[in-house]
Amino acid sequence: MNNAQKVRIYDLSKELNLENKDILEICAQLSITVKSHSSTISESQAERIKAMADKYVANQTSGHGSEPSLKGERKQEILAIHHKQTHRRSSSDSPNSSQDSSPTLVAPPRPPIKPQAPVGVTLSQKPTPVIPAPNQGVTPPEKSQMPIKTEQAPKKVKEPEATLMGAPQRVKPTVKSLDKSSIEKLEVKPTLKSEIPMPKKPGVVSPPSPKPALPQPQIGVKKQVQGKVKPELNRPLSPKSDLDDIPELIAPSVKPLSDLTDDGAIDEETIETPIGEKPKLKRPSPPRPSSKRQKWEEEEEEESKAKASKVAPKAKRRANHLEDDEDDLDANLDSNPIPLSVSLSIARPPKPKSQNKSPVAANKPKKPTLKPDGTTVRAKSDRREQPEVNQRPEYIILDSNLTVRELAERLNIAETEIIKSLFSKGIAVNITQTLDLETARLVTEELGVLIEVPEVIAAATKQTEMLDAKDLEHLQRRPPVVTIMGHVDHGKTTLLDSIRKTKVAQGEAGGITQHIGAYHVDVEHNGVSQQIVFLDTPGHEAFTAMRARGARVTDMAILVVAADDGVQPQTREAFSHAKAAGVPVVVAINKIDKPDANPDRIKQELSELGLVPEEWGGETIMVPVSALKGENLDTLLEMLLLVSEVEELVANPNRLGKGTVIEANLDRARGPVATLLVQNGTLRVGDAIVAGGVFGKIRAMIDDRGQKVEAASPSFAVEILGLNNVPSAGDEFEVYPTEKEARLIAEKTAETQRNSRLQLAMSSRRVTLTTLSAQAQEGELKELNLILKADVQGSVEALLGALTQLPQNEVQIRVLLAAPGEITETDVDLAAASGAVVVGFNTTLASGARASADHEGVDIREYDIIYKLLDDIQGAMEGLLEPEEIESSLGQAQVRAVFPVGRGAVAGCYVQSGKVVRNRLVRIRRGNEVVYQGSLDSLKRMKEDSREVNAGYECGVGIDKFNDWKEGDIIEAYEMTMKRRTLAGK
Ligand SMILES: Nc1nc2c(ncn2[C@@H]2O[C@H](COP(=O)(O)OP(=O)(O)OP(=O)(O)O)[C@@H](O)[C@H]2O)c(=O)[nH]1
Repeated sequence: MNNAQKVRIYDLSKELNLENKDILEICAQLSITVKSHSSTISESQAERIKAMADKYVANQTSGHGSEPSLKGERKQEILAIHHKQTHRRSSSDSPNSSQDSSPTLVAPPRPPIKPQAPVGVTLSQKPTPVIPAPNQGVTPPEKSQMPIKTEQAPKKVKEPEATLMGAPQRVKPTVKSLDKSSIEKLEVKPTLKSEIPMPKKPGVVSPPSPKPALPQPQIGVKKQVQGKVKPELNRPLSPKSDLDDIPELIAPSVKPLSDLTDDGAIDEETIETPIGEKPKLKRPSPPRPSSKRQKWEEEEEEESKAKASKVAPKAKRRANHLEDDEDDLDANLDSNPIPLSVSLSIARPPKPKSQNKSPVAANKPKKPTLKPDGTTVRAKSDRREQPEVNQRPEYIILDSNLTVRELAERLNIAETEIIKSLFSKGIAVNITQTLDLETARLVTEELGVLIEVPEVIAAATKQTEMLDAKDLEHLQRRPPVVTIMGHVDHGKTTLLDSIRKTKVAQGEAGGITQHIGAYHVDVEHNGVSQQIVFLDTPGHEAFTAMRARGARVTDMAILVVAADDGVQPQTREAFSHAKAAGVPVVVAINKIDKPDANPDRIKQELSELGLVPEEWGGETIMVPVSALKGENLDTLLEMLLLVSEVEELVANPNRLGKGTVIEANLDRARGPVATLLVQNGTLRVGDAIVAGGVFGKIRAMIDDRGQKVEAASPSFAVEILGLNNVPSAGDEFEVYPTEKEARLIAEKTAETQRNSRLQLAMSSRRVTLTTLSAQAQEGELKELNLILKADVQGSVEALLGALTQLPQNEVQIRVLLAAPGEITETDVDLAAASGAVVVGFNTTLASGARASADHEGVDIREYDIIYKLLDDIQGAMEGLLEPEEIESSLGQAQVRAVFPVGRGAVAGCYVQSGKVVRNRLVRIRRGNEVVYQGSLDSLKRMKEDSREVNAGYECGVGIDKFNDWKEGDIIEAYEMTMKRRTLAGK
């Protein structure tokens, strides 16, 4: 990362304890051009902003610092719903309902939403700055904050003066996340710990301390770290002069526990900042969920606490777990558009089994086995791996494609570990092979190492990334986009169908058969009709990659678990996808109508995953349903709306549309068809649109109910016609003011994609050439390079799944590109550059592709039956195998007489069967012994040279190197033929 000169708006906002939008506003005032909170600015600009922040905050505090009405009204609503739901649940589910109900009634909105919802702003993430009076003791922030928030609504900044008037109260400063390297540079003397009063609970506002030991230890860790100003940390700062002199010290920023305690120096609990000096820039806020390292640190802290004390509530751990930033980063990777998205990795979609391995489990040393003599012995691999586990880094930075060797160096493991790991996933690589980010991520995650992707915004912010600074003024609530995930056969499809049937008005049912990959339902909630948009993602294993994408554009996930089956591999996998995308999960315990349904067992199993039901003190909403019978679906939908309200899902409908392609295909009659999920703005017929490298003018739009529509607002999905080619699912789209602009942007993107494909192809070819020796070691591994084009993404993924099933121990399939759409000249270029075969399934050739293929000598094969395609691929793979030599018998002759000729002899023979042929091989047997084997050099029939003599005839046979003929010898004539080997025969 290049953080030396650049400051990210996002980080600056944290440092100043302001919201991104505040910083963006300041930027606007200072004429600093930034696009979003992810934009970076120079340090000097940052300094200007900091200087301005004071003024800005003061303005906000005095004038317009009120919360948008959205939050205020929402809270009341949620309180009511929560009350209702909790009451319902407590009376039905909980055996201790009477006991449970009273606290529930006064409780603020459910806490589970907080940890599960790093995307939006949850209620608990914005605690009111009101601090309990000393005699109230320690109050969990959620409980005290929620009900008061509406009245207070001090959005921009807390009113420190008011608070100070009452009592010398303290506010815990925001715990800031730190750059790891910076943390290492920071040295904090332990003395600080004893000097500063400390509250006992993190995240809890402490009662005022009668006398602060330090006047104002506001520690601008970030700046100090960079400047290595260790002495300042120890030096008691005089409240005014020091702080005024050192602007960096203004923003309270405290090193997190997990890191600082490494030095044995200080922990977050030890630093408290009494309100007093320079309060304006301070706005006490809980840790921001999207702060990457902070979340890691919190998780570490939480885990270490949990380890130390088993009594720590699981729910707490879960909270941090859900905020797990590893996962943000994980999905981050997803959100990073890799032009050649299928190269190497998507060729073999991640198998659930690999996903299931928890990083912890992967790192966990296996139990030593007890030998009969009582000594313990570790498995071989343990012995080998154990030291490596210890040396593995906590996280690595993945910023671009890298070779196996480079990845091994970063992970501090042997290259063979990576090769083995990928091999187990069906991806054969060698040491110098370049891995794309996705593949590198697979390996890294399996090892339990966190990934940081610099310059890429966390996936959780993907939706907010869709918002620009200028949208902030016009935000309106949008419906939640929900994905249904879960194990095969647990009832995802049935649940979707059931919801759809019951919730789509009868009049519109005609469109029910319309499949566009997403649909919306209308739900009556609090007397108002609201919408929920469901993404219809396939459930089969082959579609894992698509599911992962599904999670990226969703606001929340329903995790379906069959009550009679329990948590299964894909349940875990689905959960990790949701976690990775930072979306909250609502569990639907399905099939409760079945006699062997055991919801409690399911809850138990889910708890082990970290999903603890609310009624057990956890934070996960679990709704028992029967998708088949339509039972309890209303509750499920209501819960989704409840969570969505807390998520605060907003967009600006008054701008040009922007969003993500969720499905695309080539319709023979209608041309390229794409289903787009609008995530911001409004999409209209006639818009000039760019999606990935394709563009077009929207000719028509059809919604999920089969109706032609003129416009689609945020969160809605529509099928559009008018693109010039088929985009890829997962591509982002955007509308441009003119068609010309759209064309230019698309062409530029297409060019970039084409270049990176070629680059990758070339690099992979180089790799093949330069790694001959490595291949020899691997047993002469051969490769069949393929470029796969199909009608729809679903077919592509199904094909990729099927290809992985082909035996690849001798010939490895490498899919350089797999995408829906026509076979284009670009594909041919790529094939030519990489020696690949282009395989088209249910698709056509774009104009010029055939001519180009003929010119380049590229083999294009077109199929419309999957089995035929697979047969041919298998055949091609077999063609690459060394042929086998097979002996086939030609015939047999018997020596009846021996005639001396010169210094040698010829045999007078009778052909008993088949034929004998000149210049073919013969074997001469005498009894059981083979006395000669070689070529038959001369063959005569009736003294005439003959090429072959058939059965029933006599002939003379001469062999240059063999004269020792005996009557009765048998001549076996045969030939060796080369036979193509089949992989199946291996
Ligand atoms: N008894 C009962 N059966 C159900 C229920 N929900 C689904 N099923 C049955 O479970 C089977 C699988 O349901 P699907 O909806 O196809 O499951 P799925 O998770 O979509 O499966 P994949 O698409 O293969 O991943 C079907 O036979 C359904 O009829 C339910 O609530 N009760």
